[in-house]
Amino acid sequence: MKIIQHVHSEDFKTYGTDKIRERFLLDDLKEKDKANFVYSHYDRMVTGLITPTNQVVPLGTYDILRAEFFLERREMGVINVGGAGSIIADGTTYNLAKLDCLYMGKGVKDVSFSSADANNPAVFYILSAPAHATYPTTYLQNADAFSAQLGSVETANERKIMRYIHKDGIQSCQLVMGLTILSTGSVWNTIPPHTHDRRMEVYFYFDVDEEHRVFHYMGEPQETRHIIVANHEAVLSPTWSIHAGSGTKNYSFIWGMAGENLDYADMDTFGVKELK
Ligand SMILES: O=C[C@H](O)[C@@H](O)CC(=O)C(=O)O
Ligand SMILES: [Zn+2]
Repeated sequence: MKIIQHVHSEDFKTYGTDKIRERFLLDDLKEKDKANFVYSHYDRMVTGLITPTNQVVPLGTYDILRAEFFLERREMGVINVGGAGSIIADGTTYNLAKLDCLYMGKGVKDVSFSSADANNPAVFYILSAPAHATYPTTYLQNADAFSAQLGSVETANERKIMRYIHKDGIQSCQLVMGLTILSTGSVWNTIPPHTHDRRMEVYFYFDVDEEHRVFHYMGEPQETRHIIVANHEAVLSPTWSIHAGSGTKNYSFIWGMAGENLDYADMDTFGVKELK
């Protein structure tokens, strides 16, 4: 499993494109029939992607976890952004259509992932954080998730936000997870942007058309940089960084956090005029 260390906000100011991409962009997650994970030291968040085609892909364990099985001391949230698929967790099968979510609590031992149709494979996006208590494994259909409409056509940021794992949704130790879908013609996410010193965040972009890209903005509000991302790529957002983006076409993304609290609304927002 690849490991990514912390970056200090002062050091970040001297970074060029390559170094920014190396330290924050997760662009090699997608691989057929293989589980790919990246371990970041930001709240020890593990980010992964599993795209099963003809094979069932088991959740293994890794040296860095020093655990007999992946979820021995961890919890995990999974959202499917591809075709229909299934997850078997300790003998129970959960069928996930596109945008459905499964939370697995600390202690779940045997986990495997598969697709219903190899030609339209499931794409399981995974976040996992350390957990010190067990919350029940919970399946949530997209239609049953809390949703809110935000933004406007006028400001090109009309979007639907769906919250799955959070204080008032699926219960967890520290994982918070949901997704945002931009309407046709809207391209801006999370404007005005914010930071939250209490939680790190990961953005995973999906439904980005092949010939399009999203400009993801990061850095301290008065010292921003951008990373250009393609479909199924993720960006780590340290606590000192804003996270926002604009695309050459509308797109969707999964946001996920871990840290001090589970309060989605605990954000320090910055007006557009404050940004540099
Ligand atoms: O802390 C919360 C996250 O940054 C996102 O939920 C914000 C977002 O999806 C949006 O406004 O479009
Ligand atoms: Zn945020």
